[in-house]
Amino acid sequence: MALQQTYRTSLTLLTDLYQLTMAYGYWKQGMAEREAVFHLYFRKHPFGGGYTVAAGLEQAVEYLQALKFTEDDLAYLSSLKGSQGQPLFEQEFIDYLGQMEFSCDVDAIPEGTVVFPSEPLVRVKGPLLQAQLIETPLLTIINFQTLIATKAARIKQAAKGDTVIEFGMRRAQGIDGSLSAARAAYIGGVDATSNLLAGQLFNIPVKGTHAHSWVQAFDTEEEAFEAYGDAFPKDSVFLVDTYDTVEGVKKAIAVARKLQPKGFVFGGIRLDSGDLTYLSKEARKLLDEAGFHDTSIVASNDLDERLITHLKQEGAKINVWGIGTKMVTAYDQPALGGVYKLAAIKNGKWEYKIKLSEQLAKTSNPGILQVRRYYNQERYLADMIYNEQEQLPEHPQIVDPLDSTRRRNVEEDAKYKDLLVPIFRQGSLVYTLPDLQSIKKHTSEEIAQLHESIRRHLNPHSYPAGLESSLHHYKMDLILKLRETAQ
Ligand SMILES: Nc1ncnc2c1ncn2[C@@H]1O[C@H](COP(=O)(O)OP(=O)(O)OP(=O)(O)O)[C@@H](O)[C@H]1O
Ligand SMILES: O=P(O)(O)OC[C@H]1O[C@H](OP(=O)(O)OP(=O)(O)O)[C@H](O)[C@@H]1O
Ligand SMILES: O=C(O)c1cccnc1
Repeated sequence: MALQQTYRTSLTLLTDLYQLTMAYGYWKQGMAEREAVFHLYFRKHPFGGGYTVAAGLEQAVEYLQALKFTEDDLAYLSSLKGSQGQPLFEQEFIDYLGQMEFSCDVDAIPEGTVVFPSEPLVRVKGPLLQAQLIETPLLTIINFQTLIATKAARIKQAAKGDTVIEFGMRRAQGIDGSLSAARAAYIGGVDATSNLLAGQLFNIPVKGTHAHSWVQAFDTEEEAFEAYGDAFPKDSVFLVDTYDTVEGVKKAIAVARKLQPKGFVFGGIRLDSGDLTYLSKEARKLLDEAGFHDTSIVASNDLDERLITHLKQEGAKINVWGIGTKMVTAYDQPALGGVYKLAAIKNGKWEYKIKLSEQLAKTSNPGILQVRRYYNQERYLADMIYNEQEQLPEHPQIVDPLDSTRRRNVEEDAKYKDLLVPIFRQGSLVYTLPDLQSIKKHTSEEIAQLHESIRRHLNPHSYPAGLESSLHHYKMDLILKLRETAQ
């Protein structure tokens, strides 16, 4: 199918078949419109880190705003057959879907906010059929962008204020992989992308150098540099490693000198192979000796936060980092593993639900949950997940989800804010989506609120985030009850 068709069609069927078979079942049982609550959350920080950056809400909002079964969608669903060749869904159900209007309440943590395991990033409350149907697309969107925003934040942190450019499109997981990654990487802290469509769609600054093929297309490196310098006298970065890096730097300098009288500004050189520490030091020496103190040294070649940290420790003279594969594919952890779990259903009154697991850490949390973040003037102190429906004690206690004997009293004078904010009310958007620049700024302000022991990459401390103690007790009682009845 043509790309345009794939990407411009309705995305309502961008969900798993089982969401539709459950929807049909609920409809047949008369349960389709029973009110339910689901939470989207993850269980473990990616990359062994101490924090995660929420991202993807804007695309989730766009998806939900457009949630409507088109004539084509309905025709496709009508065409689906069961194993005996019988229609999978009856026509009356297809008609029901045809007139369905999204009517859920959605609350979410704004993009760029630092988040912790078990905290609902998104809370959906509404008709069971609808709230269930949107599980998979919400996870697709939020899991990936949150993962990449977190990776990018780590890379930007390792670069310690240097410019970072995202170069990953060619190695990304497909077309949307490249676009979503460019957006999320920008939220995480990257300064620019080489991906023009991402630049156009999301208003991200675009930047780039040139490829080896440019140099190969000329008889000599000098000719290649001169031609590029002619075309871009104010914005040239020469890739110097096509044949011999140190010789390449010398030739780049010679060309820059030659072009200088014509107003040429020597923007930079790029290193893309070899020992980047040694070569950047050599290059810096040569550039400085020639008086090009402001000329940047760009490096690329399978870099990530670990290599950047290592190269900096070695004293590499690199001040711009081009990062592709390892960032946009989240190479060392290619999925976040966020989940979407039913937490409450209305049967006259609210009934709270959990999904049991052998591991306590994997058992979901019951209730209609909110996240309260406590902070003082210096930093974030602790997060507390609590049931919004229940009265909070005057002095709430936070229970460590992995060790319930560890409890934390909230400081008397700590300020607090609730992280989940209203996004949709009865299907109508009530949230003003911030622009991407504001989200990016929010990310860096958020990370700055974390103690450095939580920010560090090697064996970070755990930020205190847990359940409010009465919610913890309720959960434990529910687990015991369910274990008894399951026997
Ligand atoms: N000083 C360094 N210390 C550790 N790793 C480095 C250093 N300099 C470069 N690297 C990394 O080592 C890896 C191998 O780089 P190298 O250029 O030697 O091989 P390559 O990428 O296979 O070469 P080419 O790009 O020419 O095919 C890359 O990930 C690069 O970023
Ligand atoms: O290494 P990454 O972090 O993935 O960054 C992107 C890579 O893409 C380019 O290489 P490629 O070999 O595709 O083309 P080139 O000829 O321009 O080097 C570029 O030179 C980088 O090395
Ligand atoms: O502009 C660049 O230097 C660039 C763009 C994409 C991939 N690698 C490098």
